[in-house]
Amino acid sequence: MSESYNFESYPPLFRPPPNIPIQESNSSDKTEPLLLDADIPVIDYFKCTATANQDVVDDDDESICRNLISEVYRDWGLFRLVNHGISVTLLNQIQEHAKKLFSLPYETKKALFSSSSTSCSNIVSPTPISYFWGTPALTPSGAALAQKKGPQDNYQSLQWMEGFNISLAQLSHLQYQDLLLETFRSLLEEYGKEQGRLATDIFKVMRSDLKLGPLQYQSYLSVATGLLRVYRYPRCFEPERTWGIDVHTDSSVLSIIHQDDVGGLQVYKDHQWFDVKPLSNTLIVNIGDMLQAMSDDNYMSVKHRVKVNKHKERLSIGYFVFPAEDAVIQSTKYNPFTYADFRAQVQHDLKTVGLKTGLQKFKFTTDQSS
Ligand SMILES: O=C(O)CCC(=O)C(=O)O
Ligand SMILES: [Fe+2]
Repeated sequence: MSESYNFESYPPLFRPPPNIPIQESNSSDKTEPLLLDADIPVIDYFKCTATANQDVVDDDDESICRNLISEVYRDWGLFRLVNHGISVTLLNQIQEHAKKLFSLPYETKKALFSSSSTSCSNIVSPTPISYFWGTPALTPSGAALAQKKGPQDNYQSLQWMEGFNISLAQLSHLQYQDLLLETFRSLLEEYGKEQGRLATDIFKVMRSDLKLGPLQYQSYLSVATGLLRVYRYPRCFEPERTWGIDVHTDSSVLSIIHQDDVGGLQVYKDHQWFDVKPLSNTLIVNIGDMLQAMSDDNYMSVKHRVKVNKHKERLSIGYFVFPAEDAVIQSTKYNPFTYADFRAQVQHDLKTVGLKTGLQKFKFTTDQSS
């Protein structure tokens, strides 16, 4: 059965030109190259963290788990998390509500979730929920960042997605009169707490591998900084000309992705791109740039991207967690810096060069001219 699509809900630049025949979603697209599915290592959350949370632990269990995570992070930069304890009902409800909200007319979404992009002071408090499209690069307030355009045409520099950016710290102060919005808000709040639990526990398992002292351990991962991004990747009529999200690494400590069954996420490993197969009820946990620096480059933030689809829309939800605002990251490979310094540098690079240089700018080098 073919789904009906509501192109009025797409940002105008994503709508198909009127003369293009619309292929239905069950037709096959022979032009899309197929990549190998990445055989991503699987970690059982419950087994791993139950040991880390007990007073009396079985040393063997704990070290097996820690070694597994650090080996996986060294080799892959990501793993698949199973047995994570988030209910399937919650995952399905979020997806269902997100679908409903994304299918509202584009103008309505813009009006409902406009971000306050201006601020009278230097302290920018993020809008609890903002709507964006065409780029995942946002200012701290949640508005799309104006980036320098590369040599490509407009079409190629557009990233084919729209999303809601959710600041978890602000979410509990918000209440909507509208039932759909209020239910979505409270589902996200619950999901955000669950993600905070997962990130905290995973970080705890890695603590000794990272050789963190008590202060660093407390400030290097701050659940108060947590963000959610709910994405819809609209159907794209010329998928070979653009990306849902172009190749990048995440700036976070950890990112946790839940994707629907459409597929499209790809990771780079050993000079090759792999598809990350959508498997229901599993989460993908990525290393971000902050964790790379904290680990003295023992773990590397993973390069990934999202492919667009000609026939189907794709939904995903990402959780991103960062160090505390004032935490100074000490590393043998980088000059000391805070996440705020890093974010400011990334925003500057995107505005001026159009590309994220990332950790390279913070690299410790005796030759300061390079
Ligand atoms: O949609 C996805 O699967 C990944 C999103 C992503 O990479 C990001 O938001 O940084
Ligand atoms: Fe990402």
